[in-house]
Amino acid sequence: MKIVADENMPLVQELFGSFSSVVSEAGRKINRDYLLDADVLLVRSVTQVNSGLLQDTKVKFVGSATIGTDHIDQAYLSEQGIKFAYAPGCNAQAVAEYVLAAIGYWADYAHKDLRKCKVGIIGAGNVGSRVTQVLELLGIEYCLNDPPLHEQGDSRQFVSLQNIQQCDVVTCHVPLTMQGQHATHHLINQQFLSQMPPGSLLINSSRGAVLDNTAALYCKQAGQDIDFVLDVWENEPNLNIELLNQSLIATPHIAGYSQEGKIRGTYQLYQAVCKWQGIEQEFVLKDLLPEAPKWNASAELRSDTGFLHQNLRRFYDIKSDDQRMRQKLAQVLRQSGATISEEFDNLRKNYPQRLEFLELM
Ligand SMILES: NC(=O)c1ccc[n+]([C@@H]2O[C@H](COP(=O)([O-])OP(=O)(O)OC[C@H]3O[C@@H](n4cnc5c(N)ncnc54)[C@H](O)[C@@H]3O)[C@@H](O)[C@H]2O)c1
Ligand SMILES: O=C(O)[C@H](O)[C@H](O)COP(=O)(O)O
Repeated sequence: MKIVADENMPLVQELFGSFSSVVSEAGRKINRDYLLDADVLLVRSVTQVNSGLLQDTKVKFVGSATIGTDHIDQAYLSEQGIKFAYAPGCNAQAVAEYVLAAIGYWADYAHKDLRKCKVGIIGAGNVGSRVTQVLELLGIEYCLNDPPLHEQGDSRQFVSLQNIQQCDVVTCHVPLTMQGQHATHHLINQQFLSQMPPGSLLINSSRGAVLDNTAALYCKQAGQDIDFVLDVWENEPNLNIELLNQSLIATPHIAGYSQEGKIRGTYQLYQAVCKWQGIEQEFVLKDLLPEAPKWNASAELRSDTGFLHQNLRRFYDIKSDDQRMRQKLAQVLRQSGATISEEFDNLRKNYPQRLEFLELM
């Protein structure tokens, strides 16, 4: 069997090497020529998987080691009888910890008492639910918006988008969808932003186009008092530098980039390929995950969320991710050579090791 895999997936050789030959390549460079004699394609989110990529290749299995699947033409795969697997929930914990770090930084910067703040969560799936666990741990109030889950009979209490607009912090955890009653493309638009209260915070770590980036920039340029924490950008990797300059925190799509999250992503595909091929699994997930010290956040912080950012920096300093991105992209703008897009990808490829630090149930 021949597997072609994105080079940013850890442990591919270790997990798949005993029953397959593995060729790794940069996700954006994987093209049809690489796949002509490949049986399996393993991608992350930067490879668009569609008929243009797969037509007349041997590929019979596509796996994406990610939560988001908007880069995959699943209708085409199913039409062609190509098996598809992805990695739901693999990096949900990392994103929840990113959101916590963002809120902690903002509270410190804008002098907010988090015990008096309410967080509005849009999308209550794997990531949104993990965010609720983190907020409960710290005793921070929140509300949820998720019309699809509400319609499916989820028993949690949901509120309208208008209610979410009124929160001190809004954080988005929806997939990017272009069609249907609950399409999320530009779900956060000019109208939504204009209703947010002064001094509020909007976090987008879902997909860039869930937030209308032009509207966000307009609202900052018009002097509206909203802070933005942006991990994902419209037209990634070619993001709008003016919007970056107007953001409180800007990061290069790394909210889910914990070591554990990436390893779980590869492992979930290993399980799926083994099942598809009837191969007995040789590896157990817990033997592959790093041992990381956990933070007893509940005891340390529940009583005083004012020090959240200062305490949390020991485990994850979101501002260092922001500074690295600003410095690298500023260098690109000063000198010719690499482009913004290339540097955005380099920041992601060379992202420093980050370990998960919260113990959640
Ligand atoms: N920045 C990152 O590194 C990173 C990491 C992981 C996931 N993500 C993104 O986050 C998204 C969410 O991840 P997840 O694991 O929670 O997915 P999930 O599928 O478990 O949950 C998504 C939830 O959004 C809800 N939803 C869909 N349309 C909605 C709408 N219009 N309004 C409100 N809710 C809506 C769904 O009903 C679902 O419950 C992913 O699709 C991915 O694009 C980004
Ligand atoms: O959907 C996901 O799981 C995340 O957005 C993931 O972190 C994307 O990472 P990438 O595929 O771009 O390496």
